[in-house]
Amino acid sequence: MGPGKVNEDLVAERRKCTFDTQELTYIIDGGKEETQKRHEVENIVTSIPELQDPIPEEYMSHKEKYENAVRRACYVTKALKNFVIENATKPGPSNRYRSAEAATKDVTPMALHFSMFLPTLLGQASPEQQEKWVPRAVNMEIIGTYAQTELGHGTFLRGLETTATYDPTTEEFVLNSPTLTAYKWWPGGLAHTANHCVVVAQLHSKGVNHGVHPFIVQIRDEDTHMPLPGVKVGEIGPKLSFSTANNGFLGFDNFRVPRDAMLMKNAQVLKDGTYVKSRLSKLTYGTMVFIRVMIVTDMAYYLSVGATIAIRYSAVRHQSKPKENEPEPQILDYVTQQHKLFIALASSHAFRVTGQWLWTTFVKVNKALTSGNADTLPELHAVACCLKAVTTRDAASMVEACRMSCGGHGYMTSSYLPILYGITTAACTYEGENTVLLLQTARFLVKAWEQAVDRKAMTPTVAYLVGAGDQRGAWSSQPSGITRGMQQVAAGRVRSAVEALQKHVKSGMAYEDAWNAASVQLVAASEAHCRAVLCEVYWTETERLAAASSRELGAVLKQLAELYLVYWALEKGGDLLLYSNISKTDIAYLRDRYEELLSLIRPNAVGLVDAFDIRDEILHSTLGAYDGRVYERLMEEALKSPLNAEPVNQSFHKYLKPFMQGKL
Ligand SMILES: CCCCCCCCCCCCCCCCCCCCCC(=O)SCCNC(=O)CCNC(=O)[C@H](O)C(C)(C)COP(=O)(O)OP(=O)(O)OC[C@H]1O[C@@H](n2cnc3c(N)ncnc32)[C@H](O)[C@@H]1OP(=O)(O)O
Ligand SMILES: Cc1cc2nc3c(=O)[nH]c(=O)nc-3n(C[C@H](O)[C@H](O)[C@H](O)COP(=O)(O)OP(=O)(O)OC[C@H]3O[C@@H](n4cnc5c(N)ncnc54)[C@H](O)[C@@H]3O)c2cc1C
Repeated sequence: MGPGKVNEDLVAERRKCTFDTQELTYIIDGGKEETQKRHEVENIVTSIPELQDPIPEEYMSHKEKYENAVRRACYVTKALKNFVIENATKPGPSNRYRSAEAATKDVTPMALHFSMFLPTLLGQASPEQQEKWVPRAVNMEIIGTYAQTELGHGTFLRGLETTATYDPTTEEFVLNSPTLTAYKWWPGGLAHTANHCVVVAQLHSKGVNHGVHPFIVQIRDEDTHMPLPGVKVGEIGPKLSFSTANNGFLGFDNFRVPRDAMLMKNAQVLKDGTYVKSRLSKLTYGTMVFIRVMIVTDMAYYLSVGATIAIRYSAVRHQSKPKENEPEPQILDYVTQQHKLFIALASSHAFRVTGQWLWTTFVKVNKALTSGNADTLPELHAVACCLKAVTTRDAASMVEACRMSCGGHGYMTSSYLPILYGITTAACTYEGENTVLLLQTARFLVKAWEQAVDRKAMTPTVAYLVGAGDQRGAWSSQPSGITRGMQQVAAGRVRSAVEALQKHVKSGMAYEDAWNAASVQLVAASEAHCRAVLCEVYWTETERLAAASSRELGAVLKQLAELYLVYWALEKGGDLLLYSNISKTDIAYLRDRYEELLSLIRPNAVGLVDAFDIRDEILHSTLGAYDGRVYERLMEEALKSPLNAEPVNQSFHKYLKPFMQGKL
């Protein structure tokens, strides 16, 4: 669509904004220089002429969508080669990559190459193996994926059935899929894109099963791309979303790979088949911890997309006439609409800030691991698990709220919100199903509670548990008071879950059965712990950011963070009444304050989403474009429907007419 006049409601909204949106953009990107680099990437991506689609992706067949996505991915990756080479071996949260990734509407078939294949090589391969594989992967001479999940097992990794049996006579591993349920199932890009993959398999040597280990395996000929003999590979079919991610299946029929296919940074198999144990078995799960950490920032990004679309649309859309003599208000003026949307806005900031904090923690723990100290790994695993689970669940439900808040038009694919929902809800399952991950955190919390009761020294994220059961502190509705209250709720929930567990054990149940019986409470305890972490990290970091910002922006940042705290305090009002000293009067105060915060944020709502600085080409939305020409875009997209190419469809003559005339 050519340039047009900006919708006048949006012009007025932008005039109302009380702070400099660019100042906030720099904060979101992590500094002015990062914003500039992101713009460079976006300028490159959006000026690739080959990215014009022949017809809108939605009207393509499943096969055409894939072929189109490969075409786009190749041109984008080629254009960004310098950035890829510069940054591929320096993983970390960055908006630059998000922007490039967003050049495809749905998930690119190369996502797993960058997000898991390369990080696994960097984290699990020995220095010699890295020398062999990393340059080829970075230069994209080979394309890889991460093949762990099987048809029969995704969660229970110890239950995986693919075997890698060492044969010392040829110094090879024999990969085999002994059953149908042993087939790898789900890996992105596996079906027709990747020619290599990391395969996670049960390692057998000298007749002993040493558990699951990663292997780098070539599955297709590098020239013809034909599957190698002994490899059965294909696509798993259409899904709720991820329609262009090319998720695949993979089976092995006694397929041989050299000994050095096993990624040997941690455990090794020597030439004679001797198994050398890793100093810490859970290091094999390292890539998953890394991705869970990254997902928190991904969710911040997806929420910024959802909020941008829904808030701009709500500023443009007018509906109903509460006062007969006045014009129809913008739907953004309805407080219920603000209630649906401003929490998505605030959560995007909360997740970005917490994602950065988690990344810093991850880097520290990995540094310690390199020097042989694994003491902080359990805490990292626990906090990464619950943050992955809670941020993905919140992002999915808030993106869905954004979609619903756009009424009928939010249901249109051209709004982008249905695709965005498909992408965010997938994150509730991939990289560890959310309930399962919350139960992992619960394991840690149960132990932490026992230590807290003994008043032993506690690691930072659970330090609040010490003495938590003894006395309820005075309630304060100030942000730091709410944070303390959320910690009291978490401590109360952990205590109740531990008591339930102990009660079941005392009644004679096996520990595993008692765990299952108490698991609803254990999951609730994990969630409460996670909310306490989110509230504390977000508020503490906001105070720092606000102090370093202009007065105008500082005030807005604090309003958003306070809105987040008050929202969750009200959501968890029942728990606060149970576990803290909050009173009915305090709850009434919080309700008033919440409404006040909504009205304080209202004039800056459009400015706040403008500050996310998401270009129209990346937003892919008829409802959320910068100029707000919503109706023109909706009609223009509708007219692209192939059904509109002819006034009468052939089905009329074939079926409708004979049917209506009783001649069918
Ligand atoms: C165009 C190009 C442009 C260029 C730019 C392009 C850029 C591209 C950028 C990217 C774009 C993105 C777009 C979207 C892409 C979507 C990607 C989708 C990816 C999705 C991938 C996946 O989906 S991939 C599979 C993940 N699949 C799991 O996630 C399995 C979960 N399942 C488990 O993870 C375990 O199975 C489970 C449950 C822990 C039990 O494991 P288990 O049975 O062995 O362990 P137990 O429960 O017995 O626990 C024994 C003790 O180990 C402790 N422990 C357990 N794990 C630990 C750990 N990791 N670290 C430390 N400790 C750990 C535990 O806490 C216990 O500790 P304790 O004993 O002290 O209590
Ligand atoms: C879009 C998408 C992309 C993916 N990409 C990849 C990829 O690239 N590579 C890859 O290897 N995998 C990939 N996966 C697979 C993904 O990692 C698994 O689906 C995920 O780990 C969940 O495992 P599952 O499917 O076996 O679920 P299940 O474990 O079967 O879960 C089903 C239900 O059982 C419950 N449950 C299971 N175990 C327990 C327990 N111990 N306690 C309580 N409840 C339990 C769960 O909570 C859930 O409600 C992808 C999945 C999706 C959806």
